[in-house]
Amino acid sequence: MQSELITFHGLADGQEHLAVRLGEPTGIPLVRVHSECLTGDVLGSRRCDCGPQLTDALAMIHERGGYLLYMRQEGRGIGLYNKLDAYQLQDDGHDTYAANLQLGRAADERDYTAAAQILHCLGAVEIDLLTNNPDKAEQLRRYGIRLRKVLPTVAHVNPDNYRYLAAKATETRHTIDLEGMFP
Ligand SMILES: Nc1nc2c(ncn2[C@@H]2O[C@H](COP(=O)(O)OP(=O)(O)OP(=O)(O)O)[C@@H](O)[C@H]2O)c(=O)[nH]1
Ligand SMILES: [Zn+2]
Repeated sequence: MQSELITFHGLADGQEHLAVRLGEPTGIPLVRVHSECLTGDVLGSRRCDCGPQLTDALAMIHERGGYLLYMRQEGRGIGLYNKLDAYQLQDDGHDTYAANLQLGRAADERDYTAAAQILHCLGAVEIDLLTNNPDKAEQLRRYGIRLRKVLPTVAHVNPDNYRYLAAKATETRHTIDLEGMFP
């Protein structure tokens, strides 16, 4: 797979976010803004579907030409250790957002200023965005990125991530259709 890894200085949040160019982005690039998930992306955890989503996105972007932005926003911005504490609370019955609140954090602390800065830097100011998350799309628009299309990513549902995906659909309006899936 032909690719280029691109690094940045001076991003708003000072994090080491990475852009991966895949294929030849001629015309309007396909973009995925992927939030770091060590447990899903690296360890293959079935509590979420980040790993398969990442694999899907890499393949789609490579075919079409575009960028994967790998954002260091582990745990929706609360960090890895806090996410693991939140998992503990979820095992005791809290949903994925309520567990954050229980820890004294916001349900989702991600700000996409740095992602927008990266896209401006790459000259990708009009994009097709792969996401089910309306907040991600709205924030990027607010920060000056034109979204020609917002394309849903396939949700990889299993019995272990069903509650997590259901909470995303009902509480934060993610476009995930769980009709007829594990009740
Ligand atoms: N705090 C917390 N973070 C989680 C949990 N499960 C996954 N994450 C993090 O959530 C981020 C992925 O965000 P999601 O809300 O699943 O999906 P999204 O990026 O908003 O939406 P898509 O673009 O459609 O994938 C990653 O940083 C994961 O580490 C959880 O139960 N608690
Ligand atoms: Zn994950």
